[in-house]
Formats: sequence, C-alpha cells, structure tokens
Amino acid sequence: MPPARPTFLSGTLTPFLYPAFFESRLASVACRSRLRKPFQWQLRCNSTATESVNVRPDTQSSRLDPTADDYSLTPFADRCILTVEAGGGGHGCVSFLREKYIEEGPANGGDGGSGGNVYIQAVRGETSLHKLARRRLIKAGRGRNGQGKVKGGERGTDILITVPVGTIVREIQRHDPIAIMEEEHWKMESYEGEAEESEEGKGTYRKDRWLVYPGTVPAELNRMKFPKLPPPRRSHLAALEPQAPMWLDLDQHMETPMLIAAGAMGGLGNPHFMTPFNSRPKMATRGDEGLKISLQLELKILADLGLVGLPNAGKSTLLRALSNSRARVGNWAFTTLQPNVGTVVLDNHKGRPLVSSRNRNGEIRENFTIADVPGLIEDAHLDKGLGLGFLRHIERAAVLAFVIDLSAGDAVEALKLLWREVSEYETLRGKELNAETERRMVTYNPAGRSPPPSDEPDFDTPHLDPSPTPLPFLTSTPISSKPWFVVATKADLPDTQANFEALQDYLGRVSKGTQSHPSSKKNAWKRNVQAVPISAIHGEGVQVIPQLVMDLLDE
Ligand SMILES: Nc1nc2c(ncn2[C@@H]2O[C@H](COP(=O)(O)OP(=O)(O)OP(=O)(O)O)[C@@H](O)[C@H]2O)c(=O)[nH]1
Ligand SMILES: [Mg+2]
Repeated sequence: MPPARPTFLSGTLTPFLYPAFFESRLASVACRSRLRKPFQWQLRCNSTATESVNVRPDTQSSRLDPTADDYSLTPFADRCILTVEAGGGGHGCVSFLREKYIEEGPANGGDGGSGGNVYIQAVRGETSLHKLARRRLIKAGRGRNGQGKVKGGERGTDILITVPVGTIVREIQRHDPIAIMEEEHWKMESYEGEAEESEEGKGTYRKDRWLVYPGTVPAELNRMKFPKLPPPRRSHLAALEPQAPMWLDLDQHMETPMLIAAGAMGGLGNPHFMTPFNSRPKMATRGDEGLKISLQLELKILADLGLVGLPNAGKSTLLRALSNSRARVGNWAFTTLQPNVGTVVLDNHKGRPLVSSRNRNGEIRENFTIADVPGLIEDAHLDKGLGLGFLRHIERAAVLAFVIDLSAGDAVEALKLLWREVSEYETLRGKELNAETERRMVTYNPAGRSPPPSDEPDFDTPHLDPSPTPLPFLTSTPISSKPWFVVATKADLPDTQANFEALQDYLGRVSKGTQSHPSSKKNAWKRNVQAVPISAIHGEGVQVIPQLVMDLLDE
C-alpha cells in the first residue's frame, strides 16, 4: 500500500515524492548530481537501482542541474564610499572690442559657464552598487570659459548617479569652497571697516581669484588697481540640495532625479569691473571650485526574499528554479561565495500574471527579488565560515526562506541550528546598537565650560580625506520579527518523507505556540509558518513560492 499523501500548500503532493517513483526514475539524476563526490556516489548508488543507471556525469546537465563550470558570476557590492564633485565654474574673459576705426573699444569679455550638477536617482531593476564601488570619484563637467564679444561659456555636463531602490545615502565629509569664501568675505568686510571703503573700495590682486589680461607684466600688475572682490555666489539650484549633512533614504522608484550637488558659478568677465575711472578693466574673476562630498551608499533592502541555509542545501539550485539566474551550483560546501540576486518575473505582460499582487503604494508588482547568500555554518555569528558579512545580508531581506536539505539528517535540528546562528547575530547587533546610541548620546554641558572633543564627522573640511573612515552599518528590523517559511528541498531523494512530516509537525507546534520559537526571541514572527516541499533540481513544488512570498511581503 502506498504511504498516505501528506497535504501541503497546494493541496496534494506531486508524484515525485513517492519512493516507488524516484527509485525507478529520479535516483538516476540523484546519482548523477552526486557523481562529482566519489564517496557519496558509492553510498547512494549501492542502495538504489544503480545497474539501470548508465549516465555520464557531465554530459546530461540541465539548467537546474548544471555542471560546476556552467555559471555566470554577477559582480556584487552592497556598500561603497564615493566622492561626488559638482563641476567648477569656467573663468571670466578679459577682452575688448576691436573694430575698424575703434582701436581701443570697451570691455566685452563673457562670463564663465557654470559647472555641471550631480543628481541621484533610485531606479527599479538595479540590484547592486558594484558599478559605483569601482568609481571612487564622480565628477560633473566644468563650465567653459567666457569668450570675447560677450559670449558666455557653455555649462558643464551634469552627472546622474543611478542606484537601486532601497539605497541609503549618508554623508561622511564635505568640502564647500563657497562656504569658505563666504566666511572669508564677511571677515574681511568686518575687519576692513569704513576706512578702506572710502578708498574707492580698493582690493588687492589674488592669483587664485583674479585673471588678468594676457601679457600683463609683474610691474604693470603692481600698478593695477583691483576692485574689491565680488561677494561669493551660489547657483540658484543650490536651494534644491538636501540639507547638510545629507541622509537620504531612497526607498522608492524615482521618476525624476534629485539634485545633490549644484555646479559652481562661473567667473565674471571684465565688463563687470568697468567704472567711470576705469573703462577698460584688464581683469576678470576665476570660476569657483565645485562642492565635494564624500558619501557612503548602502543597500538597506538587498532583496524581497533571502535564502538562509547550510552549505550545500540547494539554495542556488532553488534560485535557478525560480528565476533566470545562472548562479553556480556544485556538490560541495561554499559553492556560493558572494550573494546572487535573482529576479522572479510575476507579470511579463504576455497574458495572465503568475501572481497578481500590489505593493504598499498600490502599484502592481511585476517582479520580486531573491538573494541567495553563502551557506551558514555553526558559529557563523562568531565570524566562522563566511560569517558575519552574510548574516548582514540576511538582515536586509524582507522575508526569509530557510532552505533545509531533507536528505541531510534531521530537518528540525538543521532549522534550529540556523535560527540559533541568526538569533545570536541579532543579539550581537543589538549590543552594537546600544553601544552606538550611548556614544552618540548628548551629555549636559554647563555654560562656560568648553565642550568635550567631538568625534562626529566634520562637515566642512578644508580638504577631503581620500580614504575616510566608513560609518557604522545601518540597522534594520530584527531578523526574528521578519516573516519566514521553510523550503524543504531535495524531496525527490529516498527516505525524506518522514523527515518532512516531522518538520511540518514541529512548525505547526511553533505556530500554535505549544513549542517555543527556534530563535527563542520574545517578539519573533510565528504566524502560520509554512513548510514547502520541493525538488529544485526538477523545478517541482517551487510554483507555490511566489504566491507565498507575496502574502508574506504584505504582512
Ligand atoms: N536530488 C536533488 N539534488 C539537489 C536538489 N537541489 C540541489 N541539489 C544538489 O545539491 C547540490 C548543492 O546544490 P547548491 O544549489 O549548489 O547548494 P547551495 O546551498 O547553494 O550550496 P552553497 O552555495 O555551497 O551554500 C548540487 O549538487 C545540486 O545539484 C534537489 O532538489 N534534489
Ligand atoms: Mg550556492
């Protein structure tokens, strides 16, 4: 008599889970996938229908059971430090009208063009910051210099930085040349006083601010009377810049870019310095330097679904089964060494969507993303294996799927081990956060005493530090309070059914509250925790996952 059919999310289980079925057909595939490890090959194939299996290991690979060299590696970075620089202004021009019969015409030098602006835009479809991580400096174009015949210089080219939705932009340090010039200007104003004012508002020659007529010799330069420097000017677009220090949470797709650094103003041409006493001024001002800001970009949300599992559990195969990803799959631990983010298309606009769901803004969801991270091992929270970096990625997924290999021993124990690591990490992060809050706490400082030395970032440094200290990692929702479910994989292998039933029974008790949550955290999420049996290698059982993820994303 066949064993009783267990009920699952979709009602009944597909036939691949039945021992009689896989012994005759699927064991051949299992053997092939294990051929790359000699011990397992012997173990497995001794027990099942090995004689009928005549499969050469690397010739019959499929998309879901690829050979180890059939993969594409997508570069990935979830954090980067970047310096953005607004374009500097072009210089003003010193020129005079020259025409037939007008030998010494009036000044006609044009103003310099303003520098290009730097914009940022969060767009759907981007999943990584690796392109920006490669470029440490992003600079907008400089304005062109003014020309004769009162021709103004051309504006510098703007730069648009595109980042994935869910990026947090934090400022580390900034160098604002206009702020420095403004300060200098007001100091001069107050010190010089009226005595200087009466002297025709005379200024002095400064090489960094003035440009003189080409060919002016030093002796002539000493005799030249320079007017007072004009007050520093900011582009009117600077009013649209976010307030300093910048902290942007770009958690939505942006239709239009946002300005983060406005280009500097161009210098003034010589007609600006004409006076009744000097109709042919031989000086113009230089263009201003652009604003420089060091920014730390970090992905707050890595993906909608994060796959958590022991090494070799089948996470990358599951990612391949759900998306078009070509993540590397191999029958050994730590095949995956950096996160792979795949996109599951729900609606390709070619008929009825796979799942119809709307996000919090009411927009129809066309896809969702999955992050396949390297496997966790015992004591991963102590940075063992590939350690803390990957626990940090798990922290940034909205929903978690614990991938458990049904053929690798007690599934409940495996789940408990994973949760233990995750919750230890959560405790560690909590402690780090408390220390950080204490450090930033404002202490009462009675008037008259000098304030304690501050280690806050300096927001107006004369020169930017080329390799600034990174800011602490962002904090997000505690992992245990995220919605989660279990993907019980390799259900096509023999003797996995009892293991699955025990797992389902355990999760039922956790949901009802008769069993403590595997993380042992108080506010842990445990509303109807589901277990989905699948065979990722055959793409069976995975169809229910998109709907389940959509339901949990709406939680
Ligand atoms: N029989 C069977 N084998 C599977 C299934 N899913 C994955 N495998 C095999 O299990 C092995 C490991 O699969 P991976 O997807 O690389 O596992 P992983 O969890 O990504 O491993 P790491 O990247 O090392 O953490 C491969 O040989 C797969 O072919 C399944 O559903 N059934
Ligand atoms: Mg993998």
